[in-house]
Amino acid sequence: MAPPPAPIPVTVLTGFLGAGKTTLLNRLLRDPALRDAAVIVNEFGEVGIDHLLVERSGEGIIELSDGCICCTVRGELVDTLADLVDRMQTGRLRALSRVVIETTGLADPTPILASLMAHPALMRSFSLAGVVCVVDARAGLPAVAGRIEAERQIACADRIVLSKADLAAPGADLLAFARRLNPRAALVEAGAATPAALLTAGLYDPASRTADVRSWLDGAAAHMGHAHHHHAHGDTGRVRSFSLVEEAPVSERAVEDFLGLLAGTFGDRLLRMKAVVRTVERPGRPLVLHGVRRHMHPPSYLPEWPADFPPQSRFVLIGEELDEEAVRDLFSALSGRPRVGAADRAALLANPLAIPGASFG
Ligand SMILES: Nc1nc2c(ncn2[C@@H]2O[C@H](COP(=O)(O)OP(=O)(O)OP(=O)(O)O)[C@@H](O)[C@H]2O)c(=O)[nH]1
Repeated sequence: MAPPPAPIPVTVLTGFLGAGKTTLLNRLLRDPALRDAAVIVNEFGEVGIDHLLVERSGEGIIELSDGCICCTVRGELVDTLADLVDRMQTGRLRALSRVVIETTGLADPTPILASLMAHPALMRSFSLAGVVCVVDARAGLPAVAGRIEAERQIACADRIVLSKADLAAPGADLLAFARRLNPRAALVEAGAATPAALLTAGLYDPASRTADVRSWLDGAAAHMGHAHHHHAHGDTGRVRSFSLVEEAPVSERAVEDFLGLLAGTFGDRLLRMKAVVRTVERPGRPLVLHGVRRHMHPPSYLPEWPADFPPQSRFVLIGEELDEEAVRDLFSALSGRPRVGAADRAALLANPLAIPGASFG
């Protein structure tokens, strides 16, 4: 009999909302070292757009249903991994070299780690091979300090990747914060974040963690099977998410105005904005928008609408104390169809507080 196959390394990719997880993942997936990797993504928000943003077609991407990966989706994650083993054993799936799990920006990763480690059958086929945490250098300390999920993401990492250092040098306060939470993880700038630098952490060893991380892992293991967890996430507390869908094409100008007003009205209370837009100018290509707090990233068009994705605009917004009705009013005014009783486009744009949005150049 052939010896059992070596366990497949599983890497958990985490980091707060908009830090640059998917961007890093896309870059890693272009490396031949990850050709036979499977990717499991999970997103927060009612309308799934993440699978459109991960640049890999077909069976390599597995999208878990909506919800927070650390709670509602945890059973689904275990089932998904078990299913991968089953498909490999029956020859329906090529042998995988690695599995990468991208968590949502709002997930505490410790329950995920605990549930994998507590699953002996699964751990015969897979080995936990490290946690990579992306930290946004431009958003800096205010984006992560005092947020329990963000702090846990940093604390349990083997590698901390500093993203957006090309836009803003990481502040000394952010670096000191990361060091205090996690004295041992290597800090890597996004530009140097190759598979060799990130994926060679070796086995995830709880014993080598800080006392805090060990106690969270133990706490998470003790809570497994219970419906309720003591940490805050999702639509609990002040962070909530909602989405807007629009069938009719929207002009680039309206998009620009909308983003400017969003940033001007909500500022840093808008933690994350992600959208694909069907524009009047190029209806055949999805326009992708990203916002993180008050910053908008440059918009870009994808080559075409994927066959499995309806050609319509979808915005996902995640924020603190965001007024959903106010956002909908802004959007409908700018898309040229003001809702009854809402201000129209001219009135909104006369707002002296409005900040110019992302420009199409
Ligand atoms: N200039 C620059 N932009 C970056 C970098 N990393 C990510 N971005 C941009 O930041 C925005 C958000 O990046 P994503 O990779 O979608 O972030 P994410 O962590 O996957 O976001 P969520 O899954 O929604 O939490 C996008 O517009 C990226 O192009 C970087 O190192 N430099």
